[in-house]
Amino acid sequence: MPRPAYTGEQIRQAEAPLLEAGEGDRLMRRAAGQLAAVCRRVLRLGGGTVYGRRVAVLTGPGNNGGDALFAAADLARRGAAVTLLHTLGTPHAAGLAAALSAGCRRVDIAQAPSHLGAADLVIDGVFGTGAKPQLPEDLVRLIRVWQASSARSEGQITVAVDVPTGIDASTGRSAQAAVQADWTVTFGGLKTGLFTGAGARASGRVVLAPIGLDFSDTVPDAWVYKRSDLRELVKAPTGEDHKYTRGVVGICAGSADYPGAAVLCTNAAVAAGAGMVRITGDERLRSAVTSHVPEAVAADGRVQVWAVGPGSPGSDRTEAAFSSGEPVIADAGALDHLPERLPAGSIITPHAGELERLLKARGHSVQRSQIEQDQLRWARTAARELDAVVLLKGHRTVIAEPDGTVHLPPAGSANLATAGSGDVLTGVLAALLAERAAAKGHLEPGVTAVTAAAAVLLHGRAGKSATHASGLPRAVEQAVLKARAR
Ligand SMILES: NC(=O)C1=CN([C@@H]2O[C@H](COP(=O)(O)OP(=O)(O)OC[C@H]3O[C@@H](n4cnc5c(N)ncnc54)[C@H](OP(=O)(O)O)[C@@H]3O)[C@@H](O)[C@H]2O)[C@@H](O)CC1
Ligand SMILES: Nc1ncnc2c1ncn2[C@@H]1O[C@H](COP(=O)(O)OP(=O)(O)O)[C@@H](O)[C@H]1O
Ligand SMILES: [K+]
Repeated sequence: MPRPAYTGEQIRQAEAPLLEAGEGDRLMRRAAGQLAAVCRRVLRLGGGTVYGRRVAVLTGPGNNGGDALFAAADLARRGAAVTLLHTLGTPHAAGLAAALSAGCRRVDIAQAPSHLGAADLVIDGVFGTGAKPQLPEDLVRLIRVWQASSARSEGQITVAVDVPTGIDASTGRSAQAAVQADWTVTFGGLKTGLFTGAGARASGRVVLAPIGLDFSDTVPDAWVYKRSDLRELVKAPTGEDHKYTRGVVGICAGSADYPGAAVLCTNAAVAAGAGMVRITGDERLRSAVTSHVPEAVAADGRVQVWAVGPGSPGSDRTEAAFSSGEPVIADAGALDHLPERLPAGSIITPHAGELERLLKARGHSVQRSQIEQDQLRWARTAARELDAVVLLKGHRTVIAEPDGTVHLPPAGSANLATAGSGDVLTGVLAALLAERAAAKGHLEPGVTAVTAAAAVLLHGRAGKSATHASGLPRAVEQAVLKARAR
């Protein structure tokens, strides 16, 4: 199931009672012990050893550096050749003493580039949750020179302590430069910023190291998904089911300029397992769709979720869907015709360019590039203002609820960067959402958002086995069957 993630501030609040109780040292030892264990594992990958390996440890002035220094001591005691590179301020005193007495060698920071280049393993302990946004210039230069260097030892691995330096733990934003880690060992709870924006690119594989923090009274800031979550998120029909209990989708898509959008969207809803898919539109459009998707129904009747807008500029049919009272998935053309209030359980699915237009129409001065750089902020802004779930599409897709909770599926296959693949996502989402609506009778934003994450996971997986949008529905069907079989 999805895992909760927290802001840096929430993590610090969860730490506070333990620090007040004098547990700070014990917490750091636990954190460092688990960090060292991951470093040892990483060094042993492919039959390697810890003994004799070159480890460079970058430290800053806070507890993040303390964690790194205690882990450095562990590695040195096991025979690694550990170099300490302190970047700024005063290093953590007890951590430094432990590292030096274990045999680590401190060298001047001016020599950092050659040590960083030659290391088998670099531990990034410069800043963690205490980071301020603007990095010192020397540090920016050092990170850039090291990470761009062609002299880096082959197979070098970087392990970030808690958060890669240069990444904001809460937002995933990076100011001028960020350490690009292969692994991030993060303490106490996952941080939202490791799974979105620059943070998702910089964190590599994230390992959660528990240190006994209590989040029972904390509402998670985000939910993080992994591919295997599909097993729990995709429901298999039971013997009791019939087509109406499995959800009826209504589709209002396609136009003379984009006739294929209606076919893609309908095909995808069918492939994702909708009980029935009704299509609307003029005679020509309907016969074009039914000739490609024979199970689509052109007759009017009850619909549990509407999918509106793919390849369609908005029409009376769009308005009828919005005023039906049933949840609506508003995509593409429908985004320019949103009503004052969307029906409960509805969701909008813009890409960054569409969200820019939508936000500008509501008085925000924001550019597409800003939205791409800070998906969380702008998806949340739109969800709050529209009081609806927002699915902001991209290489990584962000889903925001009106209360600010975000859902973060992993990146889908880049094969999806092709015209029409968004139309497929709308169809998949409509099928999954209609299934939930049929089962529950109504949709809360939380249910809509989790279902949207499931649709993104299915779509992302389908992208692996299709090169173009009309190949996606078949791949969606395969992914659904695989998830149901487990
Ligand atoms: N608390 C706990 O219980 C546990 C915490 N743990 C670990 O502690 C980490 C948090 O430690 P932390 O609070 O000391 O913050 P950290 O990230 O090391 O940096 C703070 C220092 O850096 C400085 N500084 C920051 N940004 C800067 C910038 N841009 N440019 C220049 N300076 C900058 C900042 O300066 P100041 O703001 O004071 O001016 C301050 O001196 C956490 O990520 C985890 O690894 C674990 O051991 C488990 C137990
Ligand atoms: N580089 C990429 N990596 C992963 N997914 C991508 C990438 N580019 C686009 N996508 C996904 O493909 C879909 C494209 O949707 P959209 O932009 O609406 O296209 P269209 O309108 O042509 O159907 C979205 O689901 C988006 O998340
Ligand atoms: K760090």
